[in-house]
Amino acid sequence: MTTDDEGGRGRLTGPAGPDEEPHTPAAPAPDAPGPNAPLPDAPGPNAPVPDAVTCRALRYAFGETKAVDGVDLSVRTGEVFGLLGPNGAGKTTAIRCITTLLPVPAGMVRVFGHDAAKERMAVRRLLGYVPQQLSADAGLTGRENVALFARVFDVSRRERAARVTQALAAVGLTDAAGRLAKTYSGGMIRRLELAQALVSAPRLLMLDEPTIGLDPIARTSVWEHINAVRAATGMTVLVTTHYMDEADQYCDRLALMHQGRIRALGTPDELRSALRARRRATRTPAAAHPAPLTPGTPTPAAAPDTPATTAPASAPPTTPSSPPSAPSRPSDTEPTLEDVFRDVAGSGLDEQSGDFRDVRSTRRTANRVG
Ligand SMILES: Nc1ncnc2c1ncn2[C@@H]1O[C@H](COP(=O)(O)OP(=O)(O)OP(=O)(O)O)[C@@H](O)[C@H]1O
Repeated sequence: MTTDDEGGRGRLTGPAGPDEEPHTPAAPAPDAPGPNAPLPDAPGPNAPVPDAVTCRALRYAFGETKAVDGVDLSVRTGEVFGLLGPNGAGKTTAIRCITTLLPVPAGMVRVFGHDAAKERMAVRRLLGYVPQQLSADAGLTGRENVALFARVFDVSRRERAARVTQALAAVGLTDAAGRLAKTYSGGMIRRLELAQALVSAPRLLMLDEPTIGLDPIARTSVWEHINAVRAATGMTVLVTTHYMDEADQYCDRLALMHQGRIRALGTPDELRSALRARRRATRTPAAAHPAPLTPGTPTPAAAPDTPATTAPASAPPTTPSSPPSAPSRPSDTEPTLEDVFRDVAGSGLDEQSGDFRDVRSTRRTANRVG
């Protein structure tokens, strides 16, 4: 992730960048619910609930750099979906296409059925976005920061004060609401930004690295508040993260992204058990010398609901002819998500992940909240 001076990657409510249409505040929803109110009823008992997000063959390039290179994924309504990947994987670019901050030059993106290329304002009204870069104003109090977002999002004047109070309470900042944001800790700033995004009662909350640079206690606190709001509202959450432990603990489903592509998709348990199966397969006599990882081969671990997505597969699946009897070795232990990532992303992950721009931007973000 980078800051605004590096390619117009501004916040959803901020000034339009070179690739953005000017942001007209969303039309007021006269009876819009507060951040903790239940979501409006579905159209009818038998009406299909559209997925919160659908991407099909999404591509985005910065010049020669294919930041997003054919992404297919569906985020189901009500789930916490994690987009996991190293620096430069393409997570932020994909998120920004979904938020409409970047155009969709190739492929298709829908948010609750609305086409992000053709119905940008309809999409923006449905989502709250917390970018990596600072979106709170240090010179304003917590309450003023959230009130500013309420105005930008056209929360009706009648409702504004109550909504701001609710949003601050939802993130545990009631007592600190009158203090200037510059006196907040990193964790409090992140929670303030969460309140800013929640004040418009979004159906989809998108968070780009919400806990980067925070200490473990602040990280837990941010997640607890996200989960509490989700439990109260049924809101869908799409989050990007580098942290495998957080992804494992807090996300219902994950997409593992590397070099612009989704390499695997599923629940944390599904991803781990698929790796266990691949490891078992490679321990058969026929696979004593497993084939090298081959990019582009579909694998059972790869995105069960995204058939077009491919992932580097290890050896072709075979049926074990005898029970494994090899002595304990690292691959016999319960695989972690990091093991899964290394398996599907292939060797050289560390060397291939992120260039100078990506590392610099991550450090900047960490510094500003640290
Ligand atoms: N404005 C830009 N101009 C040129 N290249 C860019 C720009 N923004 C991103 N990129 C490149 O696009 C690729 C994907 O970057 P992106 O920020 O989407 O990845 P990411 O997974 O979000 O990384 P991070 O975790 O560091 O935020 C990287 O190679 C990055 O250097």
